[in-house]
Amino acid sequence: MNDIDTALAPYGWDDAWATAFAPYAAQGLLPGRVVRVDRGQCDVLTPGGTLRADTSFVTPHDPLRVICTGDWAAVEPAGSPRFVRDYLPRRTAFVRSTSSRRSEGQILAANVDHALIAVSLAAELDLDRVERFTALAWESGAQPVLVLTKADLVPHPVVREHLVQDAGTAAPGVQVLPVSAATGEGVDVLAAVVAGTTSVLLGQSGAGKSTLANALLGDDVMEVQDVREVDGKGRHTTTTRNLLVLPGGGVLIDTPGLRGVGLWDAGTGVGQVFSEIEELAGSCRFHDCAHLAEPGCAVLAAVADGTLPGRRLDSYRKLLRENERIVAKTDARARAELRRQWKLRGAQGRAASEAKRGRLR
Ligand SMILES: Nc1nc2c(ncn2[C@@H]2O[C@H](COP(=O)(O)OP(=O)(O)OP(=O)(O)O)[C@@H](O)[C@H]2O)c(=O)[nH]1
Ligand SMILES: [Zn+2]
Repeated sequence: MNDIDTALAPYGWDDAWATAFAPYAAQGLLPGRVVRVDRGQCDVLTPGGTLRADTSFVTPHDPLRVICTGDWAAVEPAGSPRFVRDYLPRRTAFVRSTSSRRSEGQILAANVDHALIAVSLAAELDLDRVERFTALAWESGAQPVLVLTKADLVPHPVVREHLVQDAGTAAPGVQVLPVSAATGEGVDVLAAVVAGTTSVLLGQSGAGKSTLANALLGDDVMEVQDVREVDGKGRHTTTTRNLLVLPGGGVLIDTPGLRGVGLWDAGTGVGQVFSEIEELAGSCRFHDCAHLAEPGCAVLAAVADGTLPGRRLDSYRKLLRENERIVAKTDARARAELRRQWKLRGAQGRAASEAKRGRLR
């Protein structure tokens, strides 16, 4: 490792990033991690400190390709303004639908390794919410981690183990960690998971995300310093919470808008959250089985014999439908396809769908 690699390692830089950056290094450009982007400029963490750079070259028309927090930028070594020339291909990306009528999606964070989904144990476990956030996390490419917060409120080990297992069934393949910021219990386990990586915090308001962030950051909170050069008249410093460096290495991205991220084209992610259903579907008689009322449907059979909770199938359908709606809002082709499918389903008739609904309740 050279000096640059060593200096950037705490921000998530690794050999693969260094290799990808080599052509830019050959041009004399500096690598740096984007802390935030605003008004045509961005703050970039470089080995020499935080720089302010112009984003004109990395603000294409496609909103999903605009540079964002978490990107690894190639920055000019000098200049006024200095420009970000490019950024490295993303490993993962969090995208959400915009609230505008022309919903196009908005890029929220790039190169996230872990999505920490905070779910409070202060209230009844909301499995629908667990599934929704887990789908989003998978879709981004990040590894979801389910953090059951406020574990001090469920001191009984048997009860707690029950809740951990329940949460686990809603998110197959996801680590479930009970954590209490109040007592510190489980914080070390979580800290070990996120060390050296890039994480985001997702979850409902009040789930305990800020408290968790503070627990991970410890006493020596290293807030990222934005250094602004104001017409050469000197500079003033402000702090931002967009990208926080963890004491043990690694960063926490906590941008406004990411926390309550909406479901956006989480098609693949939904499949992963409901992997047991997709697996069962492999045994349905028809390869395009919709698990509504088809003969030889392995999914409906599993619901009937109690191996698959009806709630899971309902939830699966709900998320798939919601996702279809979001996709259809933007993509005319998808919309045409949906119409075609609706026509096909029309042939099956409303009666069949009523029957299935009665059956699943
Ligand atoms: N008992 C207990 N309470 C906690 C714990 N962590 C957080 N809380 C409480 O839960 C409430 C919400 O915590 P926050 O960290 O503000 O939640 P948040 O998810 O950041 O909320 P938003 O900022 O609205 O998204 C606060 O009153 C905290 O004191 C914990 O480990 N145990
Ligand atoms: Zn089926």
